[in-house]
Amino acid sequence: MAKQKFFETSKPQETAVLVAVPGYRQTDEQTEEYLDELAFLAETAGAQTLKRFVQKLDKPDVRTFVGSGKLDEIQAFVKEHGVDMVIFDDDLSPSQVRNIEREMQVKIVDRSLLILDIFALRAKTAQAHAQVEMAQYQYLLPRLTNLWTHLSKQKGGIGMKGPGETEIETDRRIVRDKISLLRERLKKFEKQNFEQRKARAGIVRVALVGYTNVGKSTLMNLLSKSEVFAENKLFATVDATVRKVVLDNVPFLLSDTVGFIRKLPTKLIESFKSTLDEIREADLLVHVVDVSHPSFEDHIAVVNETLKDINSADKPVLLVFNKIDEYLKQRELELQEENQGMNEESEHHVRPSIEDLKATYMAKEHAPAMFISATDRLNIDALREELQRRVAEIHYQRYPNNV
Ligand SMILES: Nc1nc2c(ncn2[C@@H]2O[C@H](COP(=O)(O)OP(=O)(O)OP(=O)(O)O)[C@@H](O)[C@H]2O)c(=O)[nH]1
Ligand SMILES: [Mg+2]
Repeated sequence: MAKQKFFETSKPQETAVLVAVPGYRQTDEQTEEYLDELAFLAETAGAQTLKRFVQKLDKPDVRTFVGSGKLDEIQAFVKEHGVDMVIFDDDLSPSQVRNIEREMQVKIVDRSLLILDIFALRAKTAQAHAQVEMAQYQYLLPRLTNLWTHLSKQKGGIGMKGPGETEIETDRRIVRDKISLLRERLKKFEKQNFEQRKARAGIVRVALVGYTNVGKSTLMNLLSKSEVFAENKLFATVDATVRKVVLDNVPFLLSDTVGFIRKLPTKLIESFKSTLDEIREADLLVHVVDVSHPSFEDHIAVVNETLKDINSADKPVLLVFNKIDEYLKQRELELQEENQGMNEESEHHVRPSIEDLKATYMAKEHAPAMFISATDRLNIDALREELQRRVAEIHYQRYPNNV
Protein backbone atom coordinates (compact mmCIF):
# COMPACT_ATOMS: atom_id res chain seq x y z
CA MET A 1 0.00 0.00 0.00
CA ALA A 2 2.63 2.54 1.13
CA LYS A 3 4.76 1.60 -1.82
CA GLN A 4 1.93 2.20 -4.24
CA LYS A 5 1.23 5.63 -2.74
CA PHE A 6 4.84 6.62 -3.13
CA PHE A 7 4.70 5.59 -6.73
CA GLU A 8 1.56 7.60 -7.37
CA THR A 9 2.79 10.84 -5.81
CA SER A 10 6.10 10.66 -7.62
CA LYS A 11 4.34 10.72 -11.00
CA PRO A 12 4.21 14.05 -12.82
CA GLN A 13 0.89 15.75 -12.13
CA GLU A 14 -1.83 15.13 -14.66
CA THR A 15 -3.63 18.06 -16.24
CA ALA A 16 -7.34 18.53 -16.78
CA VAL A 17 -9.96 20.85 -18.17
CA LEU A 18 -13.40 21.07 -16.57
CA VAL A 19 -16.72 21.16 -18.41
CA ALA A 20 -20.09 22.21 -16.99
CA VAL A 21 -23.47 22.52 -18.62
CA PRO A 22 -25.59 24.56 -16.24
CA GLY A 23 -29.28 25.02 -16.92
CA TYR A 24 -30.57 28.52 -17.55
CA ARG A 25 -31.89 28.83 -14.04
CA GLN A 26 -28.45 28.44 -12.47
CA THR A 27 -26.66 31.72 -11.68
CA ASP A 28 -23.09 32.36 -12.87
CA GLU A 29 -22.04 32.57 -9.25
CA GLN A 30 -23.42 29.08 -8.56
CA THR A 31 -21.73 27.72 -11.67
CA GLU A 32 -18.39 29.10 -10.51
CA GLU A 33 -18.86 27.62 -7.05
CA TYR A 34 -19.73 24.23 -8.47
CA LEU A 35 -16.67 24.36 -10.71
CA ASP A 36 -14.53 25.37 -7.73
CA GLU A 37 -15.73 22.20 -6.06
CA LEU A 38 -15.02 20.11 -9.15
CA ALA A 39 -11.51 21.61 -9.35
CA PHE A 40 -11.03 20.73 -5.68
CA LEU A 41 -12.13 17.16 -6.42
CA ALA A 42 -9.70 17.01 -9.35
CA GLU A 43 -6.92 18.35 -7.14
CA THR A 44 -7.73 15.79 -4.46
CA ALA A 45 -7.41 13.10 -7.12
CA GLY A 46 -4.10 14.60 -8.23
CA ALA A 47 -4.95 16.62 -11.35
CA GLN A 48 -4.24 20.25 -12.03
CA THR A 49 -7.04 22.21 -13.70
CA LEU A 50 -5.90 24.33 -16.66
CA LYS A 51 -9.20 25.73 -17.86
CA ARG A 52 -12.96 25.66 -17.32
CA PHE A 53 -15.53 25.47 -20.09
CA VAL A 54 -19.15 26.39 -19.52
CA GLN A 55 -22.05 26.06 -21.91
CA LYS A 56 -25.52 27.08 -20.86
CA LEU A 57 -28.04 24.65 -22.27
CA ASP A 58 -31.60 23.72 -21.45
CA LYS A 59 -30.53 20.14 -21.44
CA PRO A 60 -27.12 18.56 -22.11
CA ASP A 61 -26.64 17.29 -25.65
CA VAL A 62 -27.75 13.66 -25.89
CA ARG A 63 -24.83 12.66 -28.08
CA THR A 64 -21.86 14.62 -26.77
CA PHE A 65 -23.13 16.43 -23.64
CA VAL A 66 -21.99 19.84 -24.98
CA GLY A 67 -22.85 21.16 -28.44
CA SER A 68 -20.52 20.45 -31.35
CA GLY A 69 -19.10 24.00 -31.44
CA LYS A 70 -18.15 23.81 -27.78
CA LEU A 71 -16.69 20.38 -28.30
CA ASP A 72 -14.39 21.77 -31.02
CA GLU A 73 -13.35 24.62 -28.75
CA ILE A 74 -12.47 22.20 -25.94
CA GLN A 75 -10.65 19.90 -28.31
CA ALA A 76 -8.53 22.74 -29.70
CA PHE A 77 -7.43 23.68 -26.21
CA VAL A 78 -6.78 20.07 -25.21
CA LYS A 79 -4.59 19.56 -28.28
CA GLU A 80 -2.70 22.81 -27.91
CA HIS A 81 -1.83 22.23 -24.25
CA GLY A 82 -1.48 18.46 -24.26
CA VAL A 83 -4.20 18.11 -21.61
CA ASP A 84 -4.49 14.61 -20.11
CA MET A 85 -8.20 14.51 -19.42
CA VAL A 86 -11.54 16.26 -19.72
CA ILE A 87 -13.62 16.21 -16.54
CA PHE A 88 -17.40 16.70 -16.74
CA ASP A 89 -19.35 18.07 -13.77
CA ASP A 90 -22.16 15.59 -14.39
CA ASP A 91 -22.42 11.93 -15.10
CA LEU A 92 -22.19 10.95 -18.74
CA SER A 93 -24.07 8.09 -20.32
CA PRO A 94 -21.90 5.27 -21.68
CA SER A 95 -22.65 6.37 -25.25
CA GLN A 96 -21.76 10.00 -24.48
CA VAL A 97 -18.40 8.83 -23.12
CA ARG A 98 -17.82 6.81 -26.29
CA ASN A 99 -18.77 9.66 -28.62
CA ILE A 100 -16.66 12.25 -26.83
CA GLU A 101 -13.73 9.87 -26.52
CA ARG A 102 -13.84 9.19 -30.23
CA GLU A 103 -13.59 12.89 -30.99
CA MET A 104 -11.10 13.96 -28.36
CA GLN A 105 -8.79 10.97 -28.03
CA VAL A 106 -8.05 11.75 -24.37
CA LYS A 107 -9.39 10.43 -21.09
CA ILE A 108 -12.98 11.41 -20.41
CA VAL A 109 -13.81 11.51 -16.72
CA ASP A 110 -17.24 12.23 -15.28
CA ARG A 111 -18.17 13.21 -11.76
CA SER A 112 -18.86 9.69 -10.46
CA LEU A 113 -15.66 8.30 -11.92
CA LEU A 114 -13.64 11.09 -10.30
CA ILE A 115 -15.24 10.50 -6.92
CA LEU A 116 -14.77 6.74 -7.21
CA ASP A 117 -11.12 7.36 -7.95
CA ILE A 118 -10.71 9.40 -4.78
CA PHE A 119 -12.56 6.73 -2.82
CA ALA A 120 -10.14 4.13 -4.19
CA LEU A 121 -7.19 6.22 -3.02
CA ARG A 122 -8.70 6.79 0.40
CA ALA A 123 -10.12 3.40 1.34
CA LYS A 124 -8.13 1.90 4.20
CA THR A 125 -9.88 -1.23 5.41
CA ALA A 126 -10.35 -4.41 3.40
CA GLN A 127 -14.09 -3.85 3.52
CA ALA A 128 -13.85 -0.32 2.15
CA HIS A 129 -11.55 -1.54 -0.60
CA ALA A 130 -14.03 -4.23 -1.57
CA GLN A 131 -16.87 -1.69 -1.52
CA VAL A 132 -15.03 0.75 -3.77
CA GLU A 133 -14.01 -2.02 -6.13
CA MET A 134 -17.60 -3.18 -6.35
CA ALA A 135 -18.80 0.35 -7.16
CA GLN A 136 -16.06 0.72 -9.77
CA TYR A 137 -16.96 -2.51 -11.52
CA GLN A 138 -20.62 -1.59 -11.55
CA TYR A 139 -19.72 1.76 -13.02
CA LEU A 140 -17.41 0.24 -15.63
CA LEU A 141 -19.58 -2.61 -16.78
CA PRO A 142 -21.74 -0.66 -19.24
CA ARG A 143 -18.79 1.48 -20.27
CA LEU A 144 -16.18 -1.00 -21.40
CA THR A 145 -14.82 0.52 -24.58
CA ASN A 146 -11.81 -0.19 -26.71
CA LEU A 147 -10.31 3.24 -26.37
CA TRP A 148 -10.74 3.14 -22.63
CA THR A 149 -8.89 -0.12 -22.36
CA HIS A 150 -6.24 1.12 -24.70
CA LEU A 151 -5.71 4.37 -22.82
CA SER A 152 -5.76 2.77 -19.42
CA LYS A 153 -2.94 0.49 -20.45
CA GLN A 154 -0.93 3.35 -21.85
CA LYS A 155 -1.48 6.04 -19.33
CA GLY A 156 -2.76 4.90 -15.96
CA GLY A 157 -3.49 7.76 -13.57
CA ILE A 158 -6.84 9.29 -12.72
CA GLY A 159 -9.88 7.29 -13.63
CA MET A 160 -7.66 4.32 -14.34
CA LYS A 161 -6.71 3.33 -10.82
CA GLY A 162 -9.81 1.20 -10.95
CA PRO A 163 -10.19 -2.48 -10.56
CA GLY A 164 -6.92 -3.15 -12.35
CA GLU A 165 -6.16 -2.65 -16.01
CA THR A 166 -5.86 -6.33 -16.77
CA GLU A 167 -9.48 -6.98 -15.79
CA ILE A 168 -10.83 -4.01 -17.72
CA GLU A 169 -9.44 -5.31 -20.95
CA THR A 170 -11.13 -8.66 -20.64
CA ASP A 171 -14.74 -9.11 -21.55
CA ARG A 172 -17.84 -8.17 -19.62
CA ARG A 173 -18.50 -11.65 -18.40
CA ILE A 174 -15.34 -11.63 -16.37
CA VAL A 175 -16.33 -8.31 -14.86
CA ARG A 176 -19.72 -9.75 -13.98
CA ASP A 177 -18.06 -12.74 -12.31
CA LYS A 178 -15.87 -10.37 -10.37
CA ILE A 179 -18.95 -8.46 -9.21
CA SER A 180 -20.59 -11.62 -7.88
CA LEU A 181 -17.38 -12.58 -6.14
CA LEU A 182 -17.17 -9.18 -4.48
CA ARG A 183 -20.82 -9.43 -3.53
CA GLU A 184 -20.06 -12.66 -1.68
CA ARG A 185 -17.07 -11.06 0.05
CA LEU A 186 -19.12 -8.05 1.08
CA LYS A 187 -21.82 -10.34 2.45
CA LYS A 188 -19.24 -11.88 4.77
CA PHE A 189 -18.18 -8.45 5.97
CA GLU A 190 -21.79 -7.55 6.55
CA LYS A 191 -22.26 -10.65 8.66
CA GLN A 192 -19.28 -9.62 10.77
CA ASN A 193 -20.71 -6.12 11.06
CA PHE A 194 -24.02 -7.56 12.16
CA GLU A 195 -22.31 -9.57 14.92
CA GLN A 196 -20.41 -6.48 16.03
CA ARG A 197 -23.59 -4.49 16.15
CA LYS A 198 -25.31 -7.16 18.24
CA ALA A 199 -22.47 -6.87 20.73
CA ARG A 200 -23.08 -3.13 20.91
CA ALA A 201 -26.82 -3.49 21.44
CA GLY A 202 -28.25 -1.23 24.08
CA ILE A 203 -25.70 1.52 23.93
CA VAL A 204 -26.82 4.84 22.46
CA ARG A 205 -25.38 5.48 19.02
CA VAL A 206 -24.46 8.84 17.57
CA ALA A 207 -23.26 9.42 14.00
CA LEU A 208 -21.38 12.42 12.68
CA VAL A 209 -22.79 13.30 9.27
CA GLY A 210 -22.22 16.19 6.90
CA TYR A 211 -20.85 17.48 3.65
CA THR A 212 -17.29 16.46 2.81
CA ASN A 213 -14.42 18.46 4.36
CA VAL A 214 -16.53 20.15 7.05
CA GLY A 215 -14.50 18.79 9.98
CA LYS A 216 -16.28 15.58 11.01
CA SER A 217 -13.07 13.63 11.58
CA THR A 218 -11.45 16.54 13.40
CA LEU A 219 -14.44 16.66 15.73
CA MET A 220 -14.42 12.88 16.10
CA ASN A 221 -10.79 13.05 17.21
CA LEU A 222 -11.55 15.81 19.64
CA LEU A 223 -14.54 14.11 21.23
CA SER A 224 -13.17 10.59 21.33
CA LYS A 225 -9.47 11.38 21.70
CA SER A 226 -8.79 9.07 18.78
CA GLU A 227 -6.73 9.63 15.70
CA VAL A 228 -8.83 9.56 12.58
CA PHE A 229 -7.19 10.86 9.43
CA ALA A 230 -8.30 14.47 8.76
CA GLU A 231 -7.05 16.66 5.98
CA ASN A 232 -8.04 19.57 3.77
CA LYS A 233 -9.05 17.42 0.85
CA LEU A 234 -12.39 16.01 -0.17
CA PHE A 235 -13.32 12.57 1.11
CA ALA A 236 -10.49 12.14 3.59
CA THR A 237 -12.72 9.56 5.26
CA VAL A 238 -14.17 6.66 3.36
CA ASP A 239 -14.25 4.00 6.06
CA ALA A 240 -16.59 4.21 9.01
CA THR A 241 -14.87 4.55 12.37
CA VAL A 242 -16.67 3.87 15.64
CA ARG A 243 -15.41 4.92 19.07
CA LYS A 244 -16.84 4.69 22.52
CA VAL A 245 -17.16 8.04 24.25
CA VAL A 246 -18.13 8.66 27.87
CA LEU A 247 -19.40 12.09 28.86
CA ASP A 248 -20.11 12.56 32.54
CA ASN A 249 -20.71 8.83 33.06
CA VAL A 250 -23.02 8.56 30.06
CA PRO A 251 -21.47 6.24 27.49
CA PHE A 252 -22.32 6.26 23.80
CA LEU A 253 -20.83 5.14 20.49
CA LEU A 254 -19.71 7.85 18.12
CA SER A 255 -19.15 7.07 14.46
CA ASP A 256 -17.40 9.10 11.80
CA THR A 257 -18.82 8.61 8.32
CA VAL A 258 -18.08 9.31 4.68
CA GLY A 259 -18.89 12.89 3.69
CA PHE A 260 -21.70 13.72 1.30
CA ILE A 261 -21.39 15.83 -1.83
CA ARG A 262 -23.82 17.22 -4.35
CA LYS A 263 -24.65 15.03 -7.35
CA LEU A 264 -23.45 11.86 -5.69
CA PRO A 265 -25.63 9.08 -7.09
CA THR A 266 -27.34 7.22 -4.27
CA LYS A 267 -26.46 3.98 -6.00
CA LEU A 268 -22.82 4.88 -5.62
CA ILE A 269 -23.24 5.81 -1.97
CA GLU A 270 -25.21 2.64 -1.46
CA SER A 271 -22.07 0.60 -2.05
CA PHE A 272 -20.81 2.08 1.21
CA LYS A 273 -23.40 0.12 3.04
CA SER A 274 -21.47 -0.32 6.28
CA THR A 275 -20.96 3.43 6.66
CA LEU A 276 -24.55 4.10 5.80
CA ASP A 277 -25.71 1.51 8.31
CA GLU A 278 -23.92 3.51 10.99
CA ILE A 279 -26.15 6.41 10.00
CA ARG A 280 -29.31 4.37 9.57
CA GLU A 281 -28.93 2.73 12.95
CA ALA A 282 -27.90 5.87 14.83
CA ASP A 283 -30.17 7.25 17.57
CA LEU A 284 -28.90 10.77 17.02
CA LEU A 285 -27.24 12.47 14.06
CA VAL A 286 -24.73 15.24 14.63
CA HIS A 287 -24.96 17.21 11.40
CA VAL A 288 -21.66 19.09 11.04
CA VAL A 289 -21.65 22.17 8.79
CA ASP A 290 -18.70 24.22 7.57
CA VAL A 291 -20.21 27.64 8.24
CA SER A 292 -17.22 29.41 6.68
CA HIS A 293 -18.03 27.94 3.27
CA PRO A 294 -19.93 30.35 1.00
CA SER A 295 -22.40 27.63 0.03
CA PHE A 296 -22.95 26.15 3.47
CA GLU A 297 -26.73 26.46 3.12
CA ASP A 298 -26.67 24.46 -0.11
CA HIS A 299 -24.53 21.90 1.66
CA ILE A 300 -27.10 21.56 4.45
CA ALA A 301 -29.77 20.96 1.79
CA VAL A 302 -27.63 18.33 0.02
CA VAL A 303 -27.02 16.48 3.28
CA ASN A 304 -30.72 16.56 4.16
CA GLU A 305 -31.62 15.25 0.70
CA THR A 306 -29.04 12.47 0.97
CA LEU A 307 -30.36 11.52 4.41
CA LYS A 308 -33.81 11.27 2.86
CA ASP A 309 -32.41 9.02 0.11
CA ILE A 310 -31.01 6.61 2.66
CA ASN A 311 -34.17 6.65 4.78
CA SER A 312 -32.62 8.50 7.69
CA ALA A 313 -34.36 11.85 7.44
CA ASP A 314 -36.60 11.37 10.47
CA LYS A 315 -33.86 10.96 13.05
CA PRO A 316 -33.17 13.53 15.77
CA VAL A 317 -30.45 15.91 14.62
CA LEU A 318 -28.05 18.17 16.45
CA LEU A 319 -26.90 20.87 14.07
CA VAL A 320 -23.27 21.86 14.65
CA PHE A 321 -21.81 24.81 12.78
CA ASN A 322 -18.04 24.30 12.68
CA LYS A 323 -15.13 26.52 11.61
CA ILE A 324 -16.48 29.65 13.29
CA ASP A 325 -12.84 30.79 13.63
CA GLU A 326 -12.68 31.04 9.84
CA TYR A 327 -16.18 32.50 9.63
CA LEU A 328 -15.27 35.27 12.08
CA LYS A 329 -12.05 35.98 10.22
CA GLN A 330 -13.94 36.40 6.94
CA ARG A 331 -16.56 38.57 8.58
CA GLU A 332 -13.88 40.77 10.10
CA LEU A 333 -12.40 41.31 6.64
CA GLU A 334 -15.80 42.14 5.19
CA LEU A 335 -16.48 44.65 7.97
CA GLN A 336 -13.13 46.32 7.34
CA GLU A 337 -13.85 46.53 3.64
CA GLU A 338 -17.26 47.99 4.35
CA ASN A 339 -15.80 50.61 6.69
CA GLN A 340 -13.29 51.61 4.08
CA GLY A 341 -16.11 51.92 1.55
CA MET A 342 -14.35 49.40 -0.61
CA ASN A 343 -17.30 47.37 -1.65
CA GLU A 344 -19.86 50.03 -2.48
CA GLU A 345 -20.38 49.07 -6.06
CA SER A 346 -19.84 45.34 -5.62
CA GLU A 347 -22.63 43.11 -4.42
CA HIS A 348 -20.40 41.95 -1.64
CA HIS A 349 -22.03 42.20 1.76
CA VAL A 350 -21.07 41.40 5.30
CA ARG A 351 -22.20 38.03 6.56
CA PRO A 352 -24.43 38.00 9.66
CA SER A 353 -23.00 37.80 13.17
CA ILE A 354 -22.85 34.40 14.87
CA GLU A 355 -25.63 35.55 17.21
CA ASP A 356 -27.90 36.37 14.27
CA LEU A 357 -27.10 33.08 12.56
CA LYS A 358 -27.82 31.23 15.75
CA ALA A 359 -31.19 32.94 16.16
CA THR A 360 -32.12 32.18 12.54
CA TYR A 361 -31.26 28.51 12.76
CA MET A 362 -32.73 27.93 16.17
CA ALA A 363 -35.98 29.47 14.94
CA LYS A 364 -35.87 27.37 11.77
CA GLU A 365 -35.00 24.07 13.41
CA HIS A 366 -36.81 24.59 16.70
CA ALA A 367 -33.77 23.11 18.39
CA PRO A 368 -30.44 24.32 19.71
CA ALA A 369 -27.75 24.82 17.10
CA MET A 370 -24.14 24.81 18.24
CA PHE A 371 -21.44 27.10 16.87
CA ILE A 372 -17.94 25.75 17.35
CA SER A 373 -14.41 25.55 16.07
CA ALA A 374 -12.97 22.07 16.25
CA THR A 375 -9.41 23.21 15.50
CA ASP A 376 -9.44 26.24 17.81
CA ARG A 377 -11.53 24.39 20.39
CA LEU A 378 -14.15 27.09 20.69
CA ASN A 379 -17.42 26.17 22.46
CA ILE A 380 -16.41 22.53 22.70
CA ASP A 381 -17.52 22.31 26.33
CA ALA A 382 -20.95 23.61 25.37
CA LEU A 383 -21.12 21.01 22.60
CA ARG A 384 -20.10 18.22 24.99
CA GLU A 385 -22.82 19.33 27.41
CA GLU A 386 -25.52 19.44 24.74
CA LEU A 387 -24.41 16.09 23.37
CA GLN A 388 -24.46 14.54 26.79
CA ARG A 389 -27.92 15.98 27.46
CA ARG A 390 -29.29 14.57 24.21
CA VAL A 391 -27.65 11.16 24.72
CA ALA A 392 -28.87 10.93 28.31
CA GLU A 393 -32.39 11.77 27.13
CA ILE A 394 -32.33 8.91 24.63
CA HIS A 395 -30.72 6.58 27.16
CA TYR A 396 -33.40 7.25 29.81
CA GLN A 397 -36.21 6.96 27.30
CA ARG A 398 -34.93 3.53 26.49
CA TYR A 399 -34.17 2.44 30.04
CA PRO A 400 -36.61 4.38 32.22
CA ASN A 401 -35.65 2.43 35.36
CA ASN A 402 -31.93 2.77 34.94
CA VAL A 403 -31.43 6.22 36.44
N1 LIG B 1 -10.43 26.73 10.24
C1 LIG B 1 -10.91 25.55 10.65
N2 LIG B 1 -10.58 24.42 9.99
C2 LIG B 1 -11.09 23.25 10.44
C3 LIG B 1 -11.94 23.18 11.57
N3 LIG B 1 -12.27 21.88 11.76
C4 LIG B 1 -11.67 21.17 10.78
N4 LIG B 1 -10.95 21.99 9.99
C5 LIG B 1 -10.12 21.62 8.82
O1 LIG B 1 -10.97 21.21 7.77
C6 LIG B 1 -10.34 20.19 6.98
C7 LIG B 1 -11.24 18.97 6.87
O2 LIG B 1 -11.36 18.36 8.13
P1 LIG B 1 -11.79 16.84 8.29
O3 LIG B 1 -11.97 16.59 9.75
O4 LIG B 1 -10.91 15.95 7.51
O5 LIG B 1 -13.22 16.91 7.57
P2 LIG B 1 -14.25 15.72 7.28
O6 LIG B 1 -15.62 16.30 7.42
O7 LIG B 1 -13.92 14.53 8.10
O8 LIG B 1 -13.95 15.47 5.74
P3 LIG B 1 -14.20 14.13 4.85
O9 LIG B 1 -13.76 12.95 5.61
O10 LIG B 1 -13.37 14.44 3.67
O11 LIG B 1 -15.66 14.12 4.52
C8 LIG B 1 -9.01 19.88 7.68
O12 LIG B 1 -8.00 20.62 7.04
C9 LIG B 1 -9.24 20.43 9.10
O13 LIG B 1 -8.04 20.82 9.74
C10 LIG B 1 -12.23 24.39 12.26
O14 LIG B 1 -12.93 24.43 13.27
N5 LIG B 1 -11.70 25.53 11.75
MG1 LIG C 1 -13.40 12.68 7.55
